[in-house]
Amino acid sequence: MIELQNVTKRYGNLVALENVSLQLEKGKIVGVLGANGSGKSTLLKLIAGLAFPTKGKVLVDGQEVTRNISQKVAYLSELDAYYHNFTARDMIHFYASQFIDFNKEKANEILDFMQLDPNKKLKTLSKGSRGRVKIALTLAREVPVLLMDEPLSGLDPMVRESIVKGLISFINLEKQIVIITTHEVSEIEFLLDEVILIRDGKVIERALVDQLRETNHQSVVDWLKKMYKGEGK
Ligand SMILES: Nc1ncnc2c1ncn2[C@@H]1O[C@H](COP(=O)(O)OP(=O)(O)OP(=O)(O)O)[C@@H](O)[C@H]1O
Repeated sequence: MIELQNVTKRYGNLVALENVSLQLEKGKIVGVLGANGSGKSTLLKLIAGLAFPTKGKVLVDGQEVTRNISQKVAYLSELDAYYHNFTARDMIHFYASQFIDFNKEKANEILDFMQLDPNKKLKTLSKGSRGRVKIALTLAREVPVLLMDEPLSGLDPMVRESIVKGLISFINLEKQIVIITTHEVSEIEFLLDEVILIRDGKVIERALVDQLRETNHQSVVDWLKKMYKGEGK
């Protein structure tokens, strides 16, 4: 359902992604891992139609990605870029006005689960609470593709744990694929079906998490450490 065909993305002279080919099917939670600047956010932006390949093609459900892909793709930005005088309730109304797939009841349910007061202005919330509002707004979109760029950044470990546990109940894996970039691998790994490792703009490895556990008896964190040490497969 998501396909990258020989995709290269340059920003001026800088090559952010180089000749990446990938196919990802729905029904999975996929973790995109890699060091700072390796190209993870760029990959998500290309799928979200927020950036376009310099070379190659990105397809969602067989259609080449354009800006209109936002009808099929929900994207949680790593930036904290909401209108700070809005409350979470205002944001829910705004999202509902922008996206026909937005489920207001679900958004309220998630805010409730996250113990957030929908009537507080975003500027009065802590960074962690604003992060949770972002997660709620993204998960409340009933679209086939959910992209979450560093959803746990800025959240303290206790909050992260409860959110990660709750995430799964708000995702419909019969209809959706979720792609998450994160540096918080150990906290999120039990959620993940598959991991993709990016280094210097290239996909250098891909693995099914169950297979790592069952066949290789290793966690994603162990696997990552090996990859970083250059021990390969
Ligand atoms: N709009 C842009 N203009 C110029 N360079 C950019 C732009 N966006 C990203 N880059 C560069 O492209 C490279 C890949 O960036 P990207 O944000 O995709 O990495 P990342 O793996 O998500 O990093 P991080 O883990 O720090 O968020 C980096 O060198 C970054 O500086």
